[in-house]
Amino acid sequence: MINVAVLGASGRMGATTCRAVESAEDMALVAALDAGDEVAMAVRAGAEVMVDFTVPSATEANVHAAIEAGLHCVVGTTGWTADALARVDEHLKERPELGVLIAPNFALGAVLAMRLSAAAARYFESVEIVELHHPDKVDAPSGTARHTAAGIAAARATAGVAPSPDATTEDPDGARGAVVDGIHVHAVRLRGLVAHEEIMMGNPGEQFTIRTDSFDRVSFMPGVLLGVREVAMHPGLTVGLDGYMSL
Ligand SMILES: NC(=O)C1=CN([C@@H]2O[C@H](COP(=O)(O)OP(=O)(O)OC[C@H]3O[C@@H](n4cnc5c(N)ncnc54)[C@H](O)[C@@H]3O)[C@@H](O)[C@H]2O)C=CC1
Ligand SMILES: O=C(O)C1=N[C@H](C(=O)O)C[C@H](O)C1
Repeated sequence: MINVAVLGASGRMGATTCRAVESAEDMALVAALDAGDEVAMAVRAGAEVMVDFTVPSATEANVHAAIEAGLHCVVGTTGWTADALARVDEHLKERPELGVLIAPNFALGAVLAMRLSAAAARYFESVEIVELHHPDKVDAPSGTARHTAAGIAAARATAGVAPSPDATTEDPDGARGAVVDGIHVHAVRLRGLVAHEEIMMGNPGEQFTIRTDSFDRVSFMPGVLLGVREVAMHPGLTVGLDGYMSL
């Protein structure tokens, strides 16, 4: 049995994760914690793995507290910067036996979309990303879109591909969206949506679109449970669930 603590347990993802852990035959939910609770409570409850679905402003401190307390971490919360990841990497040198998985998206389709778009991006002149979410989401662009853009940009740089052509010189209202690692990212917030992403690529006379849709938060659960099962076997920091998959 793997003893699991969930941080952010009263939230949309945390509550869904608690139900998934309780339904898993090889896991026990020993602590369901939220704002105001301390990571020490998870340790006292006998947790081995902490799952964090909280808020971008809290997640880094939660992970450092978990490392300090000797817990493996599976983190779905977004908002991670390169500097914040580097600090976790550094902290883990003090506890080399611990694993930390930080994944912007646990849905299989989203993981595949990120990998496939990075593989395809060098073959297309233009690439843009549209991410679409429920209007209660606090961050924009989404963590998934940021990670997708970073993967595409790295692949294009390695292949020596020129930036996407864009003759826009007049855009006083920001209609061309955010620019993440040189890739334009457009964020839609609409009641009724859950989590969706479209990666659009274009060449003269053709278009290639990769789309992933999470219609329900249960779509993230197989990935979260995979993370919980595997994290102790992957010491150090892993960014992205694909690090635990054979792709
Ligand atoms: N990696 C993935 O597959 C997915 C990631 N997410 C991300 O997960 C995060 C949470 O999303 P939702 O559940 O929709 O948000 P939510 O707002 O429904 O839940 C967040 C919960 O965290 C709690 N919280 C805030 N500060 C805390 C602290 N310091 N300690 C403990 N709990 C604290 C809040 O009280 C709330 O219950 C977001 O960053 C979102 O982008 C969401 C869906 C999938
Ligand atoms: O807040 C959400 O809902 C989601 N957040 C993650 C993100 O920012 O990419 C993952 C998924 O898109 C749902």
